[in-house]
Amino acid sequence: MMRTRPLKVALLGCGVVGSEVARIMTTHADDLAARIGAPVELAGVAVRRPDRVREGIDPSLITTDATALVKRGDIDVVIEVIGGIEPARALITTAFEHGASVVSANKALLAEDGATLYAAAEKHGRDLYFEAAVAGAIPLIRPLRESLAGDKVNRVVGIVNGTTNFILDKMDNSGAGYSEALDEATALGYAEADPTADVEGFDAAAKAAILAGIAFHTRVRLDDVYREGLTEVTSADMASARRMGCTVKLLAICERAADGRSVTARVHPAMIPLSHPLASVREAYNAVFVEAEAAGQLMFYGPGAGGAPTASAVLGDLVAVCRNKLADATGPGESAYTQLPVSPMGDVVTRYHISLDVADKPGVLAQVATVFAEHGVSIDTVRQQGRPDGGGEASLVVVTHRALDAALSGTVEALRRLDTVRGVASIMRVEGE
Ligand SMILES: NC(=O)C1=CN([C@@H]2O[C@H](COP(=O)(O)OP(=O)(O)OC[C@H]3O[C@@H](n4cnc5c(N)ncnc54)[C@H](O)[C@@H]3O)[C@@H](O)[C@H]2O)C=CC1
Ligand SMILES: N[C@@H](CC=O)C(=O)O
Ligand code: NA
Repeated sequence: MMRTRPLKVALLGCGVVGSEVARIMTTHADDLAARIGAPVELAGVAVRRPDRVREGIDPSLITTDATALVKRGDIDVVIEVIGGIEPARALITTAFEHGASVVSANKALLAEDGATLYAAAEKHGRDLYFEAAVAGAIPLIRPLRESLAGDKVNRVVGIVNGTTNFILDKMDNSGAGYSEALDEATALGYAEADPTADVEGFDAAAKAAILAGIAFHTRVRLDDVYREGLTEVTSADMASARRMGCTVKLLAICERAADGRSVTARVHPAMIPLSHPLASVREAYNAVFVEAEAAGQLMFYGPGAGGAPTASAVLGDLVAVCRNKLADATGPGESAYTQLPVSPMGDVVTRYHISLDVADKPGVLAQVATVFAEHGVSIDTVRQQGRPDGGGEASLVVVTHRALDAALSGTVEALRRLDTVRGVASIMRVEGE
């Protein structure tokens, strides 16, 4: 039976995501009420710029005092789509203290200090839901926290940042320049308020921390995640990838160690074969593979960024927490019981593509091969190419078999010390083979 008294929702932030949340709450009000079993009412919208015209939002709901809004006491659910660490963290914990459940899209905060948020939710018997925080519209958090709760996840790998995928796709397929592609991603509402978070890999690393924590039932923070962005990826790297039958993607990879005693989480550009399903993920789409012991391999794919797709995930969470509230129940909280440590990047085993500028003279190839062998890194292929401009130099592209990241770093350091190696033009990991 439908409850007539509405559940009250406070919206914090009315930017790209918040404005879409407000729009869908209004246009789908009847369906949401039917699915929840009670009407949901937008009871206040906290913004920073109150003078801005916000179509479809009653101006009397607008406030610049987010703290007063979450302290009102009559709010059932707070939706936090401001982003950043503070004041978002203080607003969320205050919301719990005043009896509200929280839906958030804030991966930066969850990866920085999820433990504080989970603890506050548990202390006050409220829900913390954040489907929108990882891979936008794609249902991924709920499948990991609920559907796969009876299985053992060993690996999560995928593309989790829409902006960087959009940039790489444009550079690779339409020849667009880096800045032009980033500007377009920003205009489309994919990029973070500070797009450095996207291009330097912080956003994907935050998502990797959240995914690894949930998948392996341990606590993983942003600082635990090895991170490289795509600012160092050159058009020469992309061309080299093409020659190998590969493309370049920014991947997030979370793995349980073979002995099960630790985990790793990393974000970096990688070459993947064009035949790999992740290679065909275009524009701002995301795709994530989850490998679980009993389920096998699952693939999640869809829009990973943008106002409406992200709002879809927020509203799904809103329905869930409202249903919980009416049932006087709460959904899953933090599950970190395994307390598995996060191993450093040096422990990761993968393949590498290394591009060297070397002296074009006899014996150089043998010298380089010896350095690889001395560090226990086995070479798969080598391609040497004289420079068209001559000058006694050549490019040497080495692709390795699987090797320890620490051994590869040692190899590169030793190569840099060789007189015949003029420079290390690029090092990129090769995944998905
Ligand atoms: N845009 C996207 O595709 C996605 C965004 N997210 C996350 O959603 C959150 C919001 O992102 P966007 O809407 O894209 O950002 P945005 O920058 O468009 O919107 C944030 C809004 O919050 C307002 N704001 C900042 N401080 C405030 C305060 N103290 N009180 C009231 N309002 C305040 C800003 O003026 C701005 O309008 C972030 O955590 C972001 O990481 C998550 C998934 C996808
Ligand atoms: N900036 C993010 C937005 C969604 O999380 C991205 O580009 O993926
Ligand atoms: Na999601």
